Amino acid sequence: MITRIMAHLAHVEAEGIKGNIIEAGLVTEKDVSVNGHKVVVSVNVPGDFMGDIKALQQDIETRLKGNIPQIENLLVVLTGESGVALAKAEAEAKAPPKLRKEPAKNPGVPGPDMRPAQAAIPGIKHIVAVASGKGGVGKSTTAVNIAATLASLGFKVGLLDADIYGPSIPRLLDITERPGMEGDRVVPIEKYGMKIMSMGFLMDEEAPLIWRGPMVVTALMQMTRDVKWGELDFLILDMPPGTGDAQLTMAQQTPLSGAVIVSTPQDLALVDARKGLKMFRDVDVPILGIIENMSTFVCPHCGEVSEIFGHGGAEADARRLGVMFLGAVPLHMAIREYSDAGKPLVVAEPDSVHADFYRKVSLKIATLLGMAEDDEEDDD
Ligand SMILES: Nc1ncnc2c1ncn2[C@@H]1O[C@H](COP(=O)(O)OP(=O)(O)OP(=O)(O)O)[C@@H](O)[C@H]1O
Repeated sequence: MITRIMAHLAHVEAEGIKGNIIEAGLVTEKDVSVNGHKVVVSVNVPGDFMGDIKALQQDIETRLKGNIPQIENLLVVLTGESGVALAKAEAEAKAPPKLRKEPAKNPGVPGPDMRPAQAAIPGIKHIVAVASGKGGVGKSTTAVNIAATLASLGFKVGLLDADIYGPSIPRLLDITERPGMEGDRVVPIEKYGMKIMSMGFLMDEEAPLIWRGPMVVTALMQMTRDVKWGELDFLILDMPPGTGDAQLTMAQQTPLSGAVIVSTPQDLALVDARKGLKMFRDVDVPILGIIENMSTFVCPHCGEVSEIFGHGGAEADARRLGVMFLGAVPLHMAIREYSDAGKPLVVAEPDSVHADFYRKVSLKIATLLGMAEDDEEDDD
């Protein structure tokens, strides 16, 4: 199938690009992911691309759908070296997203769906793990902002802080109360339109680390089922950083729809983040993609963009590792300040440029899981 796709893509040309998009390196075999009848094509649009990006996306879709009838679900994702072209296209497509109440029959999740049906948690459509190869990359901040964005879009969202080594959700959302019980079930705390549960609600921060090993993981996984979540479209799981036994047990024991890896640009070049990918792959959890956090620094005074950690690392590495690049979130004072104040940025400043980064990432996740329609997709 990939060979056929590549052959058809070799007929697609774009304004200002020499030769076709394959010759110009906009798409390589690594950028094409096929899972049964689902195809995801990731197009690396150069930052200086001045042509009509929408037309290019349309051409690719028309060419592939028109010539390969086996493709039932096609997602053409535009990535860009500097993100300029992508931002331009997406700024034009500001139309409200089309959300789904029920998941699509053929969502574009790359990789196999190995979830054992009987293990699924009743009432929860998708559990998405937000993970990182190592600590301190902004995983919890990203998880919180994605969860809050999905809630603001109208989805029913739960957020489970499974970071047993350093549960930070209580601080990030300024929650000090303890959850109540109904019968033998824990009732999650509701805030910012989400249902929230954290080990931090139950665990003293000073609790000795010995408590935070496999026993706690088993207790946590048990608890996931015993929390009174009700109906949820998404349960976002803030995983403990790293790839040790605790993380592996969680990845194995939770019926995950997919995993999202958060990485800083320089971190992805290191083995840590790759280990994260490998861990999920080993237990057959589909990797939805990589989010590059703290990608660039935008000076709050002059607006100058500085690439402190070398921007673009995650995007290039995602391509090399054969996973989707879900988007980049810049390093910005406001993101940290709101986190410290216990309010996610996307709640405090929903119309800001920075909230828009989270919106794009969240919509991509929802689209991959068949819970939203890609603006450009019209295939069912
Ligand atoms: N894009 C960003 N811009 C500015 N500050 C950020 C950004 N992302 C995260 N931070 C800040 O970086 C610090 C670490 O973030 P966070 O606690 O989310 O990381 P983590 O990966 O979950 O860490 P841990 O390993 O402790 O679980 C926090 O102070 C947070 O506010």
